[in-house]
Amino acid sequence: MKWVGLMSGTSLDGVDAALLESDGETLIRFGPGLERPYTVDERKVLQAAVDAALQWRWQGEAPGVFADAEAVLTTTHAEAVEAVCAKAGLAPSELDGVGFHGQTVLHQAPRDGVAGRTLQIGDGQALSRRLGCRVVFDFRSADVAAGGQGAPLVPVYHRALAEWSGLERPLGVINIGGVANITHIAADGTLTAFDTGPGNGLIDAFIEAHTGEDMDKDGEIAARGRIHEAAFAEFLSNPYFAAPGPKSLDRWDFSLDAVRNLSLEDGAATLTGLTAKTIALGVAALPDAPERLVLCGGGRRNKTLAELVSAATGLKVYCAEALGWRGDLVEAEAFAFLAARVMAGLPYTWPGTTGVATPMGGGRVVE
Ligand SMILES: Nc1ncnc2c1ncn2[C@@H]1O[C@H](COP(=O)(O)OP(=O)(O)OP(=O)(O)O)[C@@H](O)[C@H]1O
Ligand SMILES: CC(=O)N[C@H]1[C@@H]2OC[C@@H](O2)[C@@H](O)[C@@H]1O[C@H](C)C(=O)O
Repeated sequence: MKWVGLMSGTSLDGVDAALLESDGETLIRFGPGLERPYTVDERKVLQAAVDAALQWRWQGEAPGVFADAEAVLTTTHAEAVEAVCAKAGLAPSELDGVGFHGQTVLHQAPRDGVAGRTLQIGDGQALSRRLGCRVVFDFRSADVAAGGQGAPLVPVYHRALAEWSGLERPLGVINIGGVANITHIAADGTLTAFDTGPGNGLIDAFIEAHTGEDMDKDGEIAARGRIHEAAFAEFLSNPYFAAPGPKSLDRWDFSLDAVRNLSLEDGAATLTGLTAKTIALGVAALPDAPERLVLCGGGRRNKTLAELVSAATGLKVYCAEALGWRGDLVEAEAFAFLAARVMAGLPYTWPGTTGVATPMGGGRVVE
């Protein structure tokens, strides 16, 4: 029951990899975990694939750059697995397998009766050949084909983690990645989940455009700025935020237009406030108020954001590490857990998490 989970997120910072011992229901042991950062050149190829996908939108031939990006994904993800296995004193062939999320290049949520579509590039066959072990991949397609949102998928793992930590229910877990998503675990374990809105994605893009840096480290720039009410209201007028869940987003669903003319500090403050406000709107839409919120994903390190989330929700906010979780590795661990669930024939999406009619599994397996 040894799995390595792999996640490459919308920030394109690198491959997160983690070893997890689990049968897909209980967490038995956490193994080593790490991030294998992308080089500048690797990141350029992946960004080119995302940019090409946004132009393509499933019209006509798939962009040729997808093949180049998949080759980068195979090499980088194999290196990440080999590095984790080396730390664990294992060969990849000794694993039960690898859970390979791949790289999301396009996500179109179902809307007004039009089925959704999602695309995570990543060649599971090539990765399996390179590693000499089983690979489970393409986790989202079955749910979307069944009319679901295809995201978020980590909620079932958040519940397993909360059980492992013995946390009181109801509990809220917020992942702050490029996009932010919330998981609600009710007293009886029922899961409710959806994407709340932008996470770090808009903040990172704004900072990068103004300073060349790739983030607002510790939220220091936003702390020096002021929320610009007009821009804030313009963002919040997007009907997505008032819509009930289940709902999901593409990282590129929002633009920076409303903050383009603001100062570095005020733009950062406005975008950070937007992430906090839309998380609070998500919490307010939950079936019952959670006792506390756990923050995971890289955005939990943004002190200004964490403070704003606590102020906007009026809830106690815990950083994942305060509960013994590995905040940067939760998503990678989740794909190890999901791979174990696929092999055990267990569901990983529900009506309350993606809107599918009945609980369902999915995934493709290469032996
Ligand atoms: N010290 C920090 N201060 C502020 N922000 C931080 C800090 N460390 C990380 N971050 C933010 O976290 C991001 C990386 O987090 P993460 O890896 O969860 O994003 P992601 O991979 O895009 O996630 P997802 O796949 O869920 O979109 C960075 O791009 C940055 O915005
Ligand atoms: C289509 C896609 O890749 N969505 C991501 C994105 O990043 C965060 C949020 O939006 C989440 O819904 C999802 O990833 C996490 C791993 C999930 O499926 O739970």
